[in-house]
Amino acid sequence: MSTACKKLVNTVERCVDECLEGLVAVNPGLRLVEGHRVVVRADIEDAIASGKVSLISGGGSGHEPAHAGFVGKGMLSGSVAGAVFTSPPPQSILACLRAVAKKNAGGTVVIIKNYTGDRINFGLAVERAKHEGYKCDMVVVGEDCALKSSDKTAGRRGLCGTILIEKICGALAEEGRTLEDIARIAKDAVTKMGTIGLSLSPCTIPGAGASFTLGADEIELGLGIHGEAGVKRTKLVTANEAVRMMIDHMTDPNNNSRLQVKTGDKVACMINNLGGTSVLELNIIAREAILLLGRYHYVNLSGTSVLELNIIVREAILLLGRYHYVNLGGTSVLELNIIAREAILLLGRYHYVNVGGTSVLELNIIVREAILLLGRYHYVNLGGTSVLELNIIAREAILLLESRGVAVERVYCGSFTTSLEMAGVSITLLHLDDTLRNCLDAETNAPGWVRPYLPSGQRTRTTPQKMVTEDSHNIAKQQTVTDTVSADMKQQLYNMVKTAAEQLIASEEQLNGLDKESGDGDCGSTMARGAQDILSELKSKDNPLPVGNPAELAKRLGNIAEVSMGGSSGGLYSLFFTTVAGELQKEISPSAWSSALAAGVTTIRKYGGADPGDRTMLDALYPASEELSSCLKAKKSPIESFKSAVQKCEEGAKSTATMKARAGRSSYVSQDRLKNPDPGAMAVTIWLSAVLDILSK
Ligand SMILES: Nc1ncnc2c1ncn2[C@@H]1O[C@H](COP(=O)(O)OP(=O)(O)O)[C@@H](O)[C@H]1O
Ligand SMILES: O=C[C@H](O)COP(=O)(O)O
Ligand SMILES: [Mg+2]
Ligand SMILES: [Mn+2]
Repeated sequence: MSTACKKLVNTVERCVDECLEGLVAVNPGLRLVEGHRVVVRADIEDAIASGKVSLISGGGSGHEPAHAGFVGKGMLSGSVAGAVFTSPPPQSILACLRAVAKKNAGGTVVIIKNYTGDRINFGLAVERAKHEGYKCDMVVVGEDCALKSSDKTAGRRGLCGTILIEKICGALAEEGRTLEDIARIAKDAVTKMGTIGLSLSPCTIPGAGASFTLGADEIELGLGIHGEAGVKRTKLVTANEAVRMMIDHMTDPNNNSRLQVKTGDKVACMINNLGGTSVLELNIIAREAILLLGRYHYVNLSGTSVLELNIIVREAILLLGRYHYVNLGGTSVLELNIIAREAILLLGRYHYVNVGGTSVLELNIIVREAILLLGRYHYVNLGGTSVLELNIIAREAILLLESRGVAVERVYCGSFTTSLEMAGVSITLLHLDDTLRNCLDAETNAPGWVRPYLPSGQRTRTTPQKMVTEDSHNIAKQQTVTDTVSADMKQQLYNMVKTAAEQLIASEEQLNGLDKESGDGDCGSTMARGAQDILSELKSKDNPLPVGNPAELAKRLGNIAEVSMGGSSGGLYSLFFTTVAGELQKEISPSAWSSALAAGVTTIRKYGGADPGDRTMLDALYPASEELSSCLKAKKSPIESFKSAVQKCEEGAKSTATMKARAGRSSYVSQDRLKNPDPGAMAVTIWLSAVLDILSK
């Protein structure tokens, strides 16, 4: 493991699997579906039998506790995880849908964040599920307030607000509401929500370096949760100024993705740790946000200076914060405002005349209570170690202790005593007897106590069980495929597939580097993952890729893209090869290859919504396809035509360096920061040139 990426994992390939195994080991209310990165409620059979609507969510990993950590009664029925920052493959999403739905009458709501990869992969799975007779609807969350301009982009990104939607849908499902009701309320809630991020440091994908660099005294506003660039960099400011910057940006009338907030509005405010913020800072940010938002509620009382007013407002809000929560909405705005006024007057009077009726001691206690009370509802409590690593450590500790014959009866995993944002862990062991065990199991309201999720009535941790479903064993069916091409061409196709895959594997770092600038840094790994599987299936003894039958070959390549890649590339290549396969069934001739390529390009445009010129892989594929077709029409030789097409492909890919991005992740990055070509377009030149190399031999 490179030192550029200092993390507590075993291997990059297995880190997500081991994280999920750790999560399930610590939480007996969860089950892993064997063969997939799918987590479901342990009591899923009962939940299905109840006929209530089931809920699933998912996406790339690296956002823990999202989403597997929100599986449980009252929230999700199941979750699907992809590789880090990479949307999961449709096959796993389908496995999750089948595991939580079993065609129950209620149906399933699928909640996703608005990313191209997730839209395509979850979209494909939902379409398949509908064909199979499942009832489902998809809620796409896009609530990012970062982007000010109205230029064409991939749409607002889904961020932490997704967890609020999961909670809302979970409560509605538990109440027995219908799929239609839940989807409608959730879609409406998405429009009433906004999120803005602020970062002090980059994140690091396991196995790769930092996603971007930020000066020691710099902060970045409006970044994404995959290390995507934000909208503005500034010098480090105070917590107070930072919160003002965030909320001002979020509510700015000139911001096209703003959330309007006005006096009298009631809001829930979620302060989310992006992973390495200390709890000390988190509480300060919570306080600042409450104070700032509270200002919207109160008007100046004549004769009071702004300074005094701010002090009073702060005290009143802290005090009232408690009433808000105790009253739980039963108090009208009118009454609340009267109470606010009374409290301000009361507190203000003490301040001005210095009577000291409320002691500093009491005030501090109230402040503390208010923060604790608010904190309990709002915080995602993380430390400087990612939750991904924490779960892996939990799994390792359990495995090791159990291998030594120690019964691990209770496991707690979370942030309990931090060292600010230090990346690191400690392990504590306590010998248990009945008294101590009962004490640990006793209920507490303390916000810091992270309790494993146990289904009602269950008191003990059981060895994690994996659930085997019919989707657990996805063995490609062996078929006898008849060759439709000559032995020479068969050998040539074998060489093409092999060289293209090898070249993609060799370019992993280069493509990841390009994707760090314009996206989330995983394009090379996603392509390499697919290429590895292509190589192993090419050389497989039992069921090798049918290189003698181009249509069947394209079908299998599409299947590999679907099963093992994930991300936008996985979904788009799977659609591409599936279309190509259909076209190649008709005939095998230079013009048939050319029409197949053109049809594949059309499918990418149809499902991805991008056009040539939008700075995507299409800017390499489309000119290549056009050139191939026009050269063949002009009666150039197939080899010359292909050479010319590859040249156009390379020129097209290079030209993306100066293009404005209007699709995919790069559409969020400001143009002055996009200096290199698009990774997806470069990937196309790599495999297409490899094909040309073999063809020219
Ligand atoms: N809507 C789209 N249509 C065509 N290609 C797209 C689209 N969105 C993204 N891409 C391509 O996908 C590449 C990124 O691939 P990948 O890293 O797998 O995606 P992500 O991590 O954003 O899911 C981009 O460089 C771009 O070429
Ligand atoms: O975490 C990542 C998202 O869930 C999916 O992103 P993607 O478009 O990169 O696959
Ligand atoms: Mg990705
Ligand atoms: Mn990417």
